[in-house]
Amino acid sequence: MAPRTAGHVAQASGVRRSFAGTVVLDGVDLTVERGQVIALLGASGSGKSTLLRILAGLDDEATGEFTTTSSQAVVFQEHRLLPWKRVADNVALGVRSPDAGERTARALAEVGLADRGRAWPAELSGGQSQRVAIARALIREPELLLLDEPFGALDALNRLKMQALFGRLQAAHGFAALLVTHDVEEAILLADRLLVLDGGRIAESIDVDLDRPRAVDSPGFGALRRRLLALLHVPAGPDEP
Ligand SMILES: Nc1ncnc2c1ncn2[C@@H]1O[C@H](COP(=O)(O)OP(=O)(O)OP(=O)(O)O)[C@@H](O)[C@H]1O
Repeated sequence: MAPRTAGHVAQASGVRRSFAGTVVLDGVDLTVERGQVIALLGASGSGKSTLLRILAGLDDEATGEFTTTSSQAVVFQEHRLLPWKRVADNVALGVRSPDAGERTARALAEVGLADRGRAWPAELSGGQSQRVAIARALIREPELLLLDEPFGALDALNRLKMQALFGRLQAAHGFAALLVTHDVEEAILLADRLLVLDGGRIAESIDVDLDRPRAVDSPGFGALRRRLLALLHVPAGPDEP
């Protein structure tokens, strides 16, 4: 692995990955700056999860150059909590410092679950479970969060709440994030930059210059949404002006 360049928390150059002779990633170049939120979009099967797994160090067979900060945490679509551990013990897993208890309480409070530390994962809703998964990532104070469709399994209302929570946490902590998402609005609400993966490469990179906090009716939002949908070959919908 090459040494990490100052200012970058992840960098990839010429990353390639095939499965059984089928090329999925065909020379991906990517940089995530410190504190930058990048949304990674692309059609189903375009290789988004594969790229995230490579950056997370979960794929030994990719080629090319890639380096990420060791201060990173991953959040998946499924919460992946250990069912035999209470919520607080899931959050504190692997944290050895003497103030682990305080840090756990703080992380749970930050995701709105201050009073659920003694609950079992099976007692939580899907949205609450995903909040715990985020607390488990936050407690490590990562420089980089890698998120693979983190809100994809939630209902629409919960997804909106989680997007708002993510925005607040990112503003407060300043972590960088690579967010894999199918949700065009989520991408524009949260990201500094949008990357579209197509044909095994980053086919498009768009900087989102809208002021924060953003809303779907912010000026410029609709135009960016239409541009992104066109890049993803998705019709903008009958309600579009
Ligand atoms: N472990 C694996 N073995 C074989 N093929 C795989 C494996 N992992 C991914 N693939 C293939 O690589 C391609 C990209 O998969 P990947 O999950 O990265 O896509 P994606 O863009 O995240 O898709 P989605 O949006 O549907 O989650 C797919 O064709 C998939 O079948």
